[in-house]
Amino acid sequence: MTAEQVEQLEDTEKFTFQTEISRLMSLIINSLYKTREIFLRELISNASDALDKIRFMALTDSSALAHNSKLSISIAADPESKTITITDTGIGMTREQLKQNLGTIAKSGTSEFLAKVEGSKDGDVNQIGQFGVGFYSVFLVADKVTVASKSNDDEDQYVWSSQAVDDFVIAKDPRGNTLGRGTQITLHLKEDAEEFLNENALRDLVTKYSEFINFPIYLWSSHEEEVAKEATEKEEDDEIVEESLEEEDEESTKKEEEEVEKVTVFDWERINTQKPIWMRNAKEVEEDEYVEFYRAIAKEPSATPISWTHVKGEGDTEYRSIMYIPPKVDPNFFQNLAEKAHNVRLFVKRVFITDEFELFPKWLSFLKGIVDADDLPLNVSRETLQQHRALRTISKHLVKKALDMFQQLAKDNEEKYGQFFKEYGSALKYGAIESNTHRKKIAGLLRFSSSYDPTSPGVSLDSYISRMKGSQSSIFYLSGMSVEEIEQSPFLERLLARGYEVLYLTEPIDEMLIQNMPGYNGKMFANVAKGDLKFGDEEELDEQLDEDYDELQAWLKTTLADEIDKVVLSKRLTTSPMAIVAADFGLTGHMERLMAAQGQSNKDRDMMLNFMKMQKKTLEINPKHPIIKSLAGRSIDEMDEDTKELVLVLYETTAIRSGYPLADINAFTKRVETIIRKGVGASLDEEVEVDVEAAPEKSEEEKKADEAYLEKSDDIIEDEDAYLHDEL
Ligand SMILES: Nc1ncnc2c1ncn2[C@@H]1O[C@H](COP(=O)(O)OP(=O)(O)OP(=O)(O)O)[C@@H](O)[C@H]1O
Repeated sequence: MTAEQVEQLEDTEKFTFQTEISRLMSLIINSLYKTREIFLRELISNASDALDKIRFMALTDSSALAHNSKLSISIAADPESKTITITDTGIGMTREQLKQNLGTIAKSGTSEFLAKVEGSKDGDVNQIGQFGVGFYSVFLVADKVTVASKSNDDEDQYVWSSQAVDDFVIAKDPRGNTLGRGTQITLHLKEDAEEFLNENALRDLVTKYSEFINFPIYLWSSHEEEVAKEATEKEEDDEIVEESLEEEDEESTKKEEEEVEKVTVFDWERINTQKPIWMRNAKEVEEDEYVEFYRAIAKEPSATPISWTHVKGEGDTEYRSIMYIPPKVDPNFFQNLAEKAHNVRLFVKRVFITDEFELFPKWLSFLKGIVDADDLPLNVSRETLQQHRALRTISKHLVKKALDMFQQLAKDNEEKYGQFFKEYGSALKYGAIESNTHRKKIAGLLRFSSSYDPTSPGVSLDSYISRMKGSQSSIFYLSGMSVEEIEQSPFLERLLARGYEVLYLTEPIDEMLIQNMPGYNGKMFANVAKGDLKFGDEEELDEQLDEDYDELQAWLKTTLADEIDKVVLSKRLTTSPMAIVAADFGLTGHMERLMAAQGQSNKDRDMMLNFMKMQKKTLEINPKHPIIKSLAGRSIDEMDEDTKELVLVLYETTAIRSGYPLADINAFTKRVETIIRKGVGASLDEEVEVDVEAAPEKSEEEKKADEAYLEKSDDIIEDEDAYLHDEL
């Protein structure tokens, strides 16, 4: 039926497309996107989803298949009417569902998809399926589309039709219930899309898009058959034979040939015959096939997964699974952790059950793939599924398999592993925090930047340990906002000068990671910005030196009493005069900044934070630095107000370099200004002469113009109020 015919029907009702859908349709209709064939992929995928739904329903409701027990998809092209028709015996749609699903309720992905396509140069429509608006891709090739559908929940079959971007119509199908159950979509092809009527081209496309569909797909196709000639033609032949009896011998073979003729016969041809890829032996599946399968299930048509694992679980629980590492982490991975991921499809004995379940712990929920379990009952309800013993066993097994896959990747292909870690490193760290069972294995998979190789985050804890110095018992690390910032830190000076390696932790999650993972393979982590740093081969500071600095240490302690509670001679510094070190239970400068950036207040956290902030810091001074030497050379009497001011400035700049926010920026800038005044010989107490003209008052005209404007905007606000009331 065409849209015009549907429009003429008596009970036809017209609806306007939801605005965003209308925009989407005009965008698709006018798109210059070349790979228009994807409409077929979307329609086959929708048909397969509809079949999955009715098959799932039939597991618990035996009457679900009463009107049509066949579960299949059939596709036919008709060159005469220039149409392609796709029919499925799936769940179908009621009149209301036709109205809502195909036009009035925009999916949440619609605007996202619009923005993506409108914003890109070539308007890549290919990803349409990811946004839940795949149906509308029909408008790439068709200008009129009719959908007939029959659901078990509606007595009648209805027909939906549209030939414009603004509206569509729905009517009771005058042909009656021709489908039994399911949906039939007829595309009236645009003139420039008639290439899709070509049978061979269509067969190639259907083959391409039906490979991973678990229902039979049939194509209405022609083949040549030899049949006996029609009676009339045969009689004529007989006459000829009679007339030329003498030629009988030589003609006899020809006669036999002529009695049959080749005719074109149409029939349904089954296109997809392969068993599901996960049921095949992994050795027999080609790499390309795995990639294509990923593209089909993830609806990412041109993506290539980083790696995959094909598992056959035997023994207690029999199942098959293929799990993929997607090429890119979902940018909202951490924000969406509270929600179900929908990344894994669960089948029970080849029947699709659901993708709304949790197979993996949150930190692994980025994996995409399928599981087909033999030991779950087919009629398992979605509610009890999660608690099922077999599913829990599969889940445990697959977590191990996933970790094996990561380990193998790290071993076989460093570059790919780097790509994987860049995308999923934070997720793994989260795993090391969350999972007591797998912490050690995950820790082995982590990679960091370090002073050994600051440019790439490729240092594993094992490789760090292999480079540790004699008697070094700790894994040294320092956190900061970036490698560049960390590299400037005074805390590194002595360690690096002595050849120790320091891990550079730049991600916010790193601090939490170390708190939850105090050591690795018997080596503890040591924050080089905190506490009393132990190298393992302590250089004893000479006692005399200690005595020489006693007085200065005491004076500094009193002068800076609000900030610090200890002054020690540093083992960390070589070139800087001093550094501020957090107490073991205190906050490093980096942590203070991180906590401040977290915003949202939380009572328990705030109490803990305050406790940590209140832990006073230690000031380390470098006995070899000229400034410290000179200060130590003075007697207490020589420590006048000027010296105190200078030491305060020195302390404040040290705080900045040690990563702490300044407590009083104004006081700091004032001190610096005083030093500069002294340096350039300016008076210390001369104030700046303020000599400026006051801004002019408003003229009478300007006042009037402003009043007029204000009155006008009051009217607008009143109008809007009235409008809002109307709306309500
Ligand atoms: N053949 C069909 N049988 C039953 N319902 C269908 C069929 N095709 C589409 N629908 C309904 O129309 C809705 C919209 O389809 P559309 O293709 O735009 O989005 P989707 O199927 O949800 O997502 P995707 O774009 O990923 O396929 C579907 O969610 C489904 O409810």
